[in-house]
Amino acid sequence: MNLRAKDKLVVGLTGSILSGKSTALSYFARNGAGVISADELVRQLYQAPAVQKQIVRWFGSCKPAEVARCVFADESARRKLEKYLHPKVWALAAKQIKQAPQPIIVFEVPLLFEAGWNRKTDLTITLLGDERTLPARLKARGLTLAEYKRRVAGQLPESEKVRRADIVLANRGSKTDLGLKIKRLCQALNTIYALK
Ligand SMILES: CC(C)(COP(=O)(O)OP(=O)(O)OC[C@H]1O[C@@H](n2cnc3c(N)ncnc32)[C@H](O)[C@@H]1O)[C@@H](O)C(=O)NCCC(=O)NCCS
Ligand SMILES: Nc1ncnc2c1ncn2[C@@H]1O[C@H](COP(=O)(O)OP(=O)(O)OP(=O)(O)O)[C@@H](O)[C@H]1O
Repeated sequence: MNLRAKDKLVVGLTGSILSGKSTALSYFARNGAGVISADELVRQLYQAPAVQKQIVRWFGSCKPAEVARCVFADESARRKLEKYLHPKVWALAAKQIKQAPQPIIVFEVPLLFEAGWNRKTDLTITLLGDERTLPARLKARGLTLAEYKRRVAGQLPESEKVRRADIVLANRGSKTDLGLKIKRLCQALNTIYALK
């Protein structure tokens, strides 16, 4: 990690499923950061006819729920989809990072370490969700515990995401608590990195 003054700081934000990454991302935006979501870029790619054609050829459908059923039950299918989509996601993200006018850019990626994109960022953050409220969050998202476990099995264990991160943010209080932590973190990053 390079702690010299910079014009732009690229932060990789990760965490387990439903840990609160999108919520955290919106708080970074509120504090003036440029924000990019890999899940959102994946959703945009699913709108492209060429991508739809390839995904339908492989999985018979390009509806996310149906693709999810195929890829989280079959590791080689998941890896094939990732190998196809990840370079496209990175190409879109790299363009947005380059064009972003903000001094801090936060890139939210569920598979930040798995994809090796931590090496393309200046600083990594792992967000820790609250296991006590996980059942309610799963219900709200329409995911069963079995589906959740299959997705998590496709990711690094949370302990490893914690070990590899520069910063670990616990999201175990209220949303207001998380918002305050992120406000202070943005202030600290601006000072530490002497961002313009
Ligand atoms: C599997 C798909 C169809 C599921 O779509 P769906 O709308 O249900 O979920 P969404 O995209 O919003 O992702 C929700 C969460 O699922 C988990 N997840 C998504 N893809 C993966 C994956 N390849 N491996 C493990 N977990 C994953 C993440 O925690 C993510 O935050 C979609 O996520 C997909 O195409 N994934 C492959 C691309 C990928 O690796 N995306 C992750 C970001 S680069
Ligand atoms: N501190 C909190 N207190 C209460 N609810 C929260 C908190 N943080 C997040 N949530 C809620 O938990 C749910 C999941 O949060 P969010 O969508 O931000 O997670 P995520 O990690 O981006 O999810 P995914 O893995 O599906 O991409 C949302 O309904 C959100 O409003």
